[in-house]
Amino acid sequence: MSQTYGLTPEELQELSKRAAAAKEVSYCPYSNFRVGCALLCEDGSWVIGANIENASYPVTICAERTALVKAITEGKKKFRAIGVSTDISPPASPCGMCRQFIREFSDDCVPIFMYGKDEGDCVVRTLGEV
Ligand SMILES: O=c1ccn([C@H]2C[C@H](O)[C@@H](CO)O2)c(=O)[nH]1
Ligand SMILES: [Zn+2]
Repeated sequence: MSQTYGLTPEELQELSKRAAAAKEVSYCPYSNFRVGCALLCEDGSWVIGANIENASYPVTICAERTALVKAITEGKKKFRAIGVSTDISPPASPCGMCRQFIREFSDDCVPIFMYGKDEGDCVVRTLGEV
């Protein structure tokens, strides 16, 4: 990965590890598509989220919004980086609703690290680019 967006090697490793681990708590019996999200908050703390589906499919909440709602209700409203992990290659990017939700709390420069099924399968784009 060429661009690190100011994250240390330890933070980069932690971001991918936590985003991948978050997939374990995904609730996705309808799509079987696991998504995990990890947020590196401005204060250096971490928050994770996963997609939580519903029998009424539009009621489903994406991993990114799960993580953001958790963070914001813990008083964390600024983020240094967002990691999103799926089991596909190339990695998937956040949907339009999630991009809009992220934009409320981050500027266009926040980096989104997208991880796919293989080790080292990573694409990074700023919110403004995805
Ligand atoms: O940005 C996105 C897009 C989709 N999903 C989830 C919702 C649903 O559970 C599954 C398939 O769309 O992926 C996310 O978690 N994040
Ligand atoms: Zn989404």
